[in-house]
Order: sequence, then structure tokens, then C-alpha cells
Amino acid sequence: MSRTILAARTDSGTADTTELAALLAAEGHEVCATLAATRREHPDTNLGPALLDRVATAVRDHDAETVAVDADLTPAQTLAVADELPDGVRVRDRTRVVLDTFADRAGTEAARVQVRIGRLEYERELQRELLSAGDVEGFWPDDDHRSVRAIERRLTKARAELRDLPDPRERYRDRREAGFDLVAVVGYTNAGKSTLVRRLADDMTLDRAGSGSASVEDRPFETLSTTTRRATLNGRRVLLTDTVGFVSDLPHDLVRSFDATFAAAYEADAVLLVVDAADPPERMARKVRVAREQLSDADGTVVPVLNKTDAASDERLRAAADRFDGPVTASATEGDLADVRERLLDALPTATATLDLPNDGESMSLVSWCHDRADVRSVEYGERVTVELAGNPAVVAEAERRASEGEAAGQ
Ligand SMILES: Nc1nc2c(ncn2[C@@H]2O[C@H](COP(=O)(O)OP(=O)(O)OP(=O)(O)O)[C@@H](O)[C@H]2O)c(=O)[nH]1
Ligand SMILES: [Mg+2]
Repeated sequence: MSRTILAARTDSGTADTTELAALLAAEGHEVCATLAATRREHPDTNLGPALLDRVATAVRDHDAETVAVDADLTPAQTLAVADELPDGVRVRDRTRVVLDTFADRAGTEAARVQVRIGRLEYERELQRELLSAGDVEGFWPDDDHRSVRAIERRLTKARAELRDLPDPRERYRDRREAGFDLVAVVGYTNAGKSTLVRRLADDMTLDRAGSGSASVEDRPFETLSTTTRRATLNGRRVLLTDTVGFVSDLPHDLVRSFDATFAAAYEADAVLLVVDAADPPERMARKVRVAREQLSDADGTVVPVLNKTDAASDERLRAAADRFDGPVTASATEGDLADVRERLLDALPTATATLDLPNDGESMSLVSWCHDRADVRSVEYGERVTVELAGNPAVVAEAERRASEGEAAGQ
């Protein structure tokens, strides 16, 4: 366990260090002291001399090995902060902490390569700055010799590896063409996405052909790669994708490198945006802002889900509800999720059709095909068979095509 001092600077108000503290705890760091100050960003060190002085003292008092700064430092600022600390103390800003967390726990090959790219891009910038300051010696934790050229070679290799992996968006498009309704469950880290996916999949599932399971833990970034489970909603075949949680102030490069999550969100027919309704108002405001930014390109209908209602006071719940247009409330651990299922169904694009079929064996197998994929609202048997159907537009169109094909074949 590494001993860490957490330092935070904020322009106004009080710094909220809970997010970074949770990340550090999840990494197995012991936060020995948290030091905060309210002041303008200092151009050289971000933190400013007074706070930096307190940090240096705390490092000595606690014999700390690392300092985590709750801000995004420029490479020059990282160096300037390290300069004020005892030799060998490692300085990490929040981007670095997030990258390290992901690197430790990335589950899939794609996530691992993406993390590697994010880290290399980060290191390249830092290395450029180190070189121009003429101060490379002893900065990196290992003796790994780095030159900008060497980093770039590794970047090129990693990008090529990523290109060779299957494109996540392609995979979603194939699934859509196969008549699945795609639902992405997204939101801030620790909001309860995986719990919700598990519950929804269990409630909605008739056949459990789904792959993977959604791991639940009270720590940030429990889920580090997308997991998809199959479920049935009103006869429709739904794929529920659990995603990697958002955090605030991620640099654009890093966000872009988490393509799998964004592919799931952007390609989805409907997006469940899970929000922790028990959060204090300021924290929630920040999280909602982050989620909105990240989802601005999503095509599907976004359904806000205020989760953890069991743990939220009425006042918090009302305040949370005011932030959204028509949210649905839920407790993924305790409540009944009927409202979530209903809202999800409303959000999915739906087509209807009435099929008029000859009364023969061929038609019977088409009726059972429909039952497996859509909401068969009525079937009337007479000289002909009349089927009323609602569901995914691609499925309904395919049913109509099969009906007319059967008709043509019978003539
Ligand atoms: N009280 C309460 N706790 C919940 C609820 N839903 C989830 N939790 C808890 O919140 C914690 C985080 O849940 P997860 O499902 O792992 O959250 P997540 O959004 O998938 O988190 P990441 O994968 O880390 O982004 C766990 O301890 C859950 O048991 C809820 O409705 N009420
Ligand atoms: Mg999760």
C-alpha cells in the first residue's frame, strides 16, 4: 500500500476531493492527509507556494511516497511540484491517477490497448516538457529509458494493434441488423449501472444466453469494459450493455480512447442514464454536466434513471428530479423495476403491422418466429390467419417480408 498525500486547489468554494480519494482507495493507496486551498491557479505550480509548502511538510511528516493532485497539471507544473518535494516522491495529477486505475484493471484486449495509448500520449507530452526543461534524470519511477521517438514508436504500434481489433461500432450494427434492440446503460462511476443491468436482465430474461456478468462493487471504475446481457422485454429481444462509468474532467484524449463505452452509447436505440439520487446537490450537478457532455452525440432516446432512491432523502430526490425532464426513479438493490422497464419500452422505436396469412404450416412457423422476437398482440385463426404485431422496426419489416414471400410461394 502506497502512502499518499492528496492536494486540492479550487478557485472558489470548498474542494470536493471525494472522487479522487475514492480512486486512490480503489488503487490501494492510503491517503495520509488531505490538504486543500481556495485560490487562483498559480501559473507555475497550480497549487501555489503556501499549499505546496504544506504538502511538502505533510510528505515528510507521513513519509509519503506519492502526491496526488486533484487538478490537471501541465507537464511543467508537474515538474515544478515535484521539485518542491523530497527526492523520489511521485506526483500524479487526476488524469494520471485515472489512467493508472484503468491500466491496472482493464479487462479486455481493446481496453488494455486503449489505456496504453492514453498513457503513452500523456507520457509523450510530459517527456517533451522534461526535455525542454533539461531535467529528465530521475523523474520516471522506473529506469525505463524514454525518448519522445521511442514513445512515438510504441504509440504507432499500439494504434496499429487497436486498428486490428474488431470495431466495436460494427459489432453493434450487426446486432441491430439481427433484430436486437440495443440498450446502453451509462452514467457516472458507482451510480449503480451494473446492479441495474443485472436486475433488469434477470427480470426480463427468458433465455439467458447473455455473455458475461455485471460485477458490482462500491468503488469507482468497477466496470472497466463493456459487458452485454441478453434480455426479453415485451417479447422483444434486447441487448443490455453495461458500460464504463464517467468521471469529471477527463482530458479529451482519454475519453476518446474509451471508444467501446461510447460506441455502446452512440449506437444504442435507447440509453438509460443512471444517476445516484443520494448524491449531495453540488456533486450531482457536476456529474450531470459530465454525463450530458458525454452523451451529446448519442442518437437514441436518453431516459434518466434516478437510482438509489432507497438511500436518498425526499429533498434530495426532488432536487435530482428537477434536473431532468421526466426522469424515472428506481432502486436497483431493493425496488421493483417495472417503471424502468415501461419507460424503456416507450423509448424504443416501435413499428406495428397486421399480417394476413394463409392458414398453413408455413404461417404457423412464422407466428412462432414473431413470438420469439416481438409483441404478438393478437392471432386470429379462420380461413386465414391474422396476426397483429408490434416491435423493433427491423423485426416487423422482416416479418412482413416473410409473410409476402410465403404468400408468393403459396400461389
Ligand atoms: N442503496 C443502494 N445502493 C445501490 C443501488 N444500486 C447500486 N447500489 C450500490 O452502489 C455501489 C455501486 O454499484 P455498481 O452497480 O457497481 O455501480 P456502477 O455504476 O456499475 O459502477 P462502476 O462500474 O464502478 O462505474 C454498489 O455497492 C451497489 O451495491 C441502490 O439502488 N441503492
Ligand atoms: Mg459497473
